[in-house]
Amino acid sequence: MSAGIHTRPDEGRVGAAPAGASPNPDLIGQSHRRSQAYGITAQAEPDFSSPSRGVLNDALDENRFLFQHAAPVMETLYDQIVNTHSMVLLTSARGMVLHSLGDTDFLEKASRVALTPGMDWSEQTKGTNAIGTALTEEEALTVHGNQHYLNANKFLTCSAAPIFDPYGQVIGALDVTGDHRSFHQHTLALVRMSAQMIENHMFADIFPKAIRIHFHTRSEFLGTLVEGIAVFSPEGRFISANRSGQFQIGLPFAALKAHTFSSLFGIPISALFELFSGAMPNPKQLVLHNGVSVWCRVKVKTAHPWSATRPDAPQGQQAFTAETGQGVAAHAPAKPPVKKMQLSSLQYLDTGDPQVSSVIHKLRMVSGKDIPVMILGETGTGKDLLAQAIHGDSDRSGQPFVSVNCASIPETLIESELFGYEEGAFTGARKKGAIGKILQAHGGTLFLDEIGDMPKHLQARLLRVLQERRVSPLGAGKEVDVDVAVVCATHKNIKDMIARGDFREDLYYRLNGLVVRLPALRERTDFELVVRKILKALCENGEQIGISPEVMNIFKRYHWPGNFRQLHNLMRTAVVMVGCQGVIELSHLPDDFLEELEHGLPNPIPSRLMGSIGPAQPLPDEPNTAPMPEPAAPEGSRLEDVALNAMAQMLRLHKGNVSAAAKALGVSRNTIYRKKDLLPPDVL
Ligand SMILES: Nc1ncnc2c1ncn2[C@@H]1O[C@H](COP(=O)(O)OP(=O)(O)OP(=O)(O)O)[C@@H](O)[C@H]1O
Repeated sequence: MSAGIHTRPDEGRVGAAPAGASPNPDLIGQSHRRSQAYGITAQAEPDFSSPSRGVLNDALDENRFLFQHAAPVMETLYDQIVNTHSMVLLTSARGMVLHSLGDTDFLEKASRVALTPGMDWSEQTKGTNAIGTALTEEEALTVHGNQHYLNANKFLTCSAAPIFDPYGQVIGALDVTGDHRSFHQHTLALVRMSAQMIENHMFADIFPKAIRIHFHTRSEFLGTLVEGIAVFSPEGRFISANRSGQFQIGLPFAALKAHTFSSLFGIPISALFELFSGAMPNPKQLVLHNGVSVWCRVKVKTAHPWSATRPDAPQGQQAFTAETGQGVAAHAPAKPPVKKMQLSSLQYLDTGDPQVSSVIHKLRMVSGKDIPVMILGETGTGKDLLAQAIHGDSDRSGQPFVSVNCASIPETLIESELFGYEEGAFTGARKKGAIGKILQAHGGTLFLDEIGDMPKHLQARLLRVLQERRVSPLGAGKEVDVDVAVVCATHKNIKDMIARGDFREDLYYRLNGLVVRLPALRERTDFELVVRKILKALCENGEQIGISPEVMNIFKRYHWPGNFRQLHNLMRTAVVMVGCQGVIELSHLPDDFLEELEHGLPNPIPSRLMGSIGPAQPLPDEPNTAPMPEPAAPEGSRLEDVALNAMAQMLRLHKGNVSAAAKALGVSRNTIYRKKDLLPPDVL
């Protein structure tokens, strides 16, 4: 520490630093040399003059974010060291004390002021001391006894750790200072952990639209102080990582800035949505770029666009989250009723594709006739949304719509989930029993999603319920009448399953009153209108966002394996990237999508589009049903050329600066370097 605290007469001899006092003895030597160079003399009288209130207030204002997050941690830290005649101090990055807690009794009256807010403990003014030296070296350390530069401070023992903000900058220091006789070798570890805790709290509070991944090589360390945290933008660009995160990834902050989620965690960021879907997803294992396997949890702030993409996302809660430890998901009240979306009416879904129109026509014909509906279609084609629309347009719409995803419930739980159970029905059963999903849907609609994943032994039980319209909860010994409309969906070929003996034929015929198939997105003739509708829905806060003809053309030719879900997610990201006003261009699309484009798509891209990024196509007030003018398309053009052309343009615009061009395009620099040989020589 500094500011010069007088050595007490009986403290003339202070021992050398005890073992473990400082991690690196060289640091002290270097700091002494710096102190000398600052012109400080060891015998200098301490300076107790405090700055004006205005200066302190300005510093507090400037460090409000740090203070807010540090104050509660300081309380906890102080609880641990209480009765050790020590104090806990928080300083700014310049070493000014912002806040202090603790017992100053161990100090003489005059010295106490040195530990009050406003005092300066920077190395430049006070020579070697834990706060000033930790801030200079950006390393946690203890300065003990006569390791202090000023004689006046040699009766102290101080342990300090720098605090880094989520952008990797040192914004302050946390320090425990006490009488040198109270030295405890664990103090430094405590201070270091507390600083880390402050940093983690700051992480949790910042980056409103970011995706936060929490990871550790051992799953039991998730949710603890030592977990790694890394933050990425919705399109996968690295934003920040805490110190444990940097350590586990094996790269310092500065190097991480050039990375993306996929370059570090090996999968595209869009794949996270699938990986962590469900109400309370378990930690999943991913392999880092350095081959280290880590357990991960993911959090997205409520404001994140993905949180609203899932129809089952409870309003105001995180749809794509697994709070570390016992977080929101674990404490969430029983799932609130499904939010009825604007999209969930049959009329809204009828956007002109003849296959879809025919499906909707048939569904209207059977509405209210107690005919079970089976929806077939690839993943993400809107089966769930259609089921909601069937319910929403039926005379049961005022009653519950209960969705059960047979693929996401563990086989052992599916029986109790569906049929419910009585108190004490099995080990682990809740005290008062639980009402099953079938009974929850009483009066309304039961949507059995992924029915192909229903375990065989439960198929018979489900069949009985559907035939007899009665349920018997586990352990109840009695049956309860139930009235539900049944809609089910699958992307599997149930007939094949029946042939293999994996699905009961009698259940199939009970469920397939009306079978409808939703076309894949790539097959739809109303693709462009659908894109514009989604865009309009995404701009519900009044953003004026259009889509460039080039992007629309690429979209039309892409094969969309994830169908609507993929399109929706991609457009949400693009809308976020564009901001409040503008046009979605190639550069607004996520890295992994662009990289996929680089590998070429089956359909040719008109060469006219390769020459320039086309003029903005503003979003019309009402969906524009007129097809976009199709430019003449010479055969043989490849999508890769579009990407190359965009790279060349950006490089020209940025005068050959690869980093700037990569940033503008939303791709990594390596993506451009990999194409170096294919780019015109004048651009690089
Ligand atoms: N016609 C549509 N217009 C706009 N968005 C749609 C449409 N259909 C589906 N979506 C959106 O696409 C996403 C996936 O839809 P949904 O969950 O209904 O698909 P699914 O076929 O049930 O998928 P899975 O088989 O994987 O369960 C949702 O975000 C939904 O809002």
